[in-house]
Amino acid sequence: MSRATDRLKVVLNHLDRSHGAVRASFTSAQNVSYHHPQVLQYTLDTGVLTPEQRLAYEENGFILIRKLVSDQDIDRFRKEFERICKREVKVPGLVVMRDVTIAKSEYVEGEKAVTKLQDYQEDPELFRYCILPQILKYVESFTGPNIMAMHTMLINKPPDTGKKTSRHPMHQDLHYFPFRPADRIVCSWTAMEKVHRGNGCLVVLPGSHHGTLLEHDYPQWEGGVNKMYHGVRDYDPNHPRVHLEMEKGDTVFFHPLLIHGSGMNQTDGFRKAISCHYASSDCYYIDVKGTTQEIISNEVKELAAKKYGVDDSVTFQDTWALRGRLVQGDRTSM
Ligand SMILES: CC(C)CC(=O)SCCNC(=O)CCNC(=O)[C@H](O)C(C)(C)COP(=O)(O)OP(=O)(O)OC[C@H]1O[C@@H](n2cnc3c(N)ncnc32)[C@H](O)[C@@H]1OP(=O)(O)O
Ligand SMILES: Nc1ncnc2c1ncn2[C@@H]1O[C@H](COP(=O)(O)OP(=O)(O)OP(=O)(O)O)[C@@H](O)[C@H]1O
Ligand SMILES: O=C(O)CCC(=O)C(=O)O
Ligand SMILES: [Fe+2]
Ligand SMILES: [Mg+2]
Repeated sequence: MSRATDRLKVVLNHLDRSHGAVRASFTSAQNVSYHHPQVLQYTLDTGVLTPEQRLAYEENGFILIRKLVSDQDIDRFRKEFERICKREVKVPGLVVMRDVTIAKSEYVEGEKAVTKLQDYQEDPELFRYCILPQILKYVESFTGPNIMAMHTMLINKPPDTGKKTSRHPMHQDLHYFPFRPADRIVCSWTAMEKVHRGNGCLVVLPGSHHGTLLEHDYPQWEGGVNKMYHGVRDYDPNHPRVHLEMEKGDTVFFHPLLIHGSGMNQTDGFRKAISCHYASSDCYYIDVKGTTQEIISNEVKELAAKKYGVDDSVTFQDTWALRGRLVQGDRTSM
């Protein structure tokens, strides 16, 4: 156990001592953190996370909450997904992505062709996920009270075609985001059915959020790789990995610097999850020119130009400001 962890435990014991004395112990915790500014950097005191949960997120960069979303809600998301795949509804701005090997072979109809929906913010039925009170309650512990839903996805990981393209390479989500600070951004990812090693659950490197944003590019995979699935160029292959096996409705909240990916889907079912990346609306946009994010920014601008028929006056930042939706509090900056 590191010294930093020992200090955190001291602080959290103060916080936990008694409900009646929360205020007083918070003052004493602040006195401690005055000498150690790094204490409780990643979470906020909103009274939702227990001291143990705060400690776990600070240390690991993720926290798993079991059964946070009801079966009824998930069944509704699934129905809406099926309607979209059957083209019964048209959603403005929605990106329907096909697995690279399926897209490059014969045409397959319906949901069997779809690997991911991205930017569902204009679909009220799916967007219900992003405003579920029990999700926002947790999100506020990371972002604070002003909350934007920045990025929305429904992932339908297909059975692998044998080319291993159903994998998602290890990456940090912050690579895609031109806004900061990273600690006020969080991803909420909910399993829509049982996810396990066999169907390609999330794989995380606990504690990797303590590091910096790393260089990403396309992995050198023989069977090909999906568009924009960049991976961390070099990460420590000896870093401990955790496979997040989850039941329907279980939800993981994770930090945008946490290195994560997902394995092959070796079953014949489509592994479904729904997610939203939230940021504090007090965050600010950054210029990524000359940084490791410049390559992805150019790739996104190129796609946006094709999709919306706009010229390159639309910036990488604009593509995010257009998609972001306020879900709680005030839109102060983003
Ligand atoms: C934190 C978070 C942001 C992390 C992430 O989500 S990482 C992944 C981010 N993913 C994305 O942003 C989705 C990007 N995908 C897209 O924009 C679209 O699906 C496109 C790749 C542009 C394809 O859309 P669209 O043009 O409508 O599809 P088409 O069927 O007409 O195909 C056009 C050409 O693209 C190819 N294609 C389609 N899907 C993929 C794919 N998954 N990977 C690689 N290539 C693909 C397709 O074969 C076709 O190529 P050609 O026949 O022109 O050579
Ligand atoms: N050669 C590789 N280079 C980069 N990332 C990889 C490579 N192989 C696997 N990964 C990534 O590691 C994570 C785990 O994938 P993997 O397919 O090894 O799953 P797994 O659950 O560990 O299964 P298995 O038990 O078969 O190893 C995924 O994010 C995957 O994309
Ligand atoms: O559901 C998955 O496989 C992970 C997706 C993911 O990490 C992402 O799109 O950023
Ligand atoms: Fe991710
Ligand atoms: Mg493996």
